[in-house]
Amino acid sequence: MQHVEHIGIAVKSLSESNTLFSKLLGVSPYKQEGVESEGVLTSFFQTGQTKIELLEATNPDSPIAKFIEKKGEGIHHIAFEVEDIEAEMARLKSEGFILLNEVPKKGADNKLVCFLHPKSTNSVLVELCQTIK
Ligand SMILES: CC[C@H](C(=O)O)C(=O)SCCNC(=O)CCNC(=O)[C@H](O)C(C)(C)COP(=O)(O)OP(=O)(O)OC[C@H]1O[C@@H](n2cnc3c(N)ncnc32)[C@H](O)[C@@H]1OP(=O)(O)O
Ligand SMILES: [Co+2]
Repeated sequence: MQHVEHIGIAVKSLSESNTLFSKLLGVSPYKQEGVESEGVLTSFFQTGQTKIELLEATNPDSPIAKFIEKKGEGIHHIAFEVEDIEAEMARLKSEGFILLNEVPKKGADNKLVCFLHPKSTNSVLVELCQTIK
């Protein structure tokens, strides 16, 4: 694992939270991007090496919709940059972590991603990200 690539925050209204986090961080989001496969609309703020990713659900089946329904708005996941996502997935699986997808999938911000089940990570949803070169 390299650095924390981003912290994902589940929000009800991306536009309202964009305004709030722009004030909080003193920067505007550098991109807004939908990921249809995840049922999310995201916006990204650069904060040094790590980003803040705000996520709004675009349909009721979205993991973000379910999360907000159950837990309300707040920190949703921590994403780590990895050099070789397939090697890291194999290593983590051999260590007993539960992969939520067996094949890397296309994420936002030009990444291949994989998620680990929170029940194998002290109830923290972890995302692995590899930059698509
Ligand atoms: C990929 C695009 C973008 C990017 O960065 O590129 C994103 O980050 S998209 C982010 C949204 N997508 C995902 O989160 C995909 C992975 N998530 C899932 O597969 C599910 O959300 C899952 C399996 C984590 C939870 O599914 P579900 O809510 O249907 O199941 P449960 O409600 O039964 O939850 C099981 C258990 O996990 C706890 N839980 C759920 N979400 C979280 C969370 N974000 N952090 C910590 N714990 C979480 C939930 O409370 C249940 O625990 P229990 O003790 O059994 O109550
Ligand atoms: Co993410």
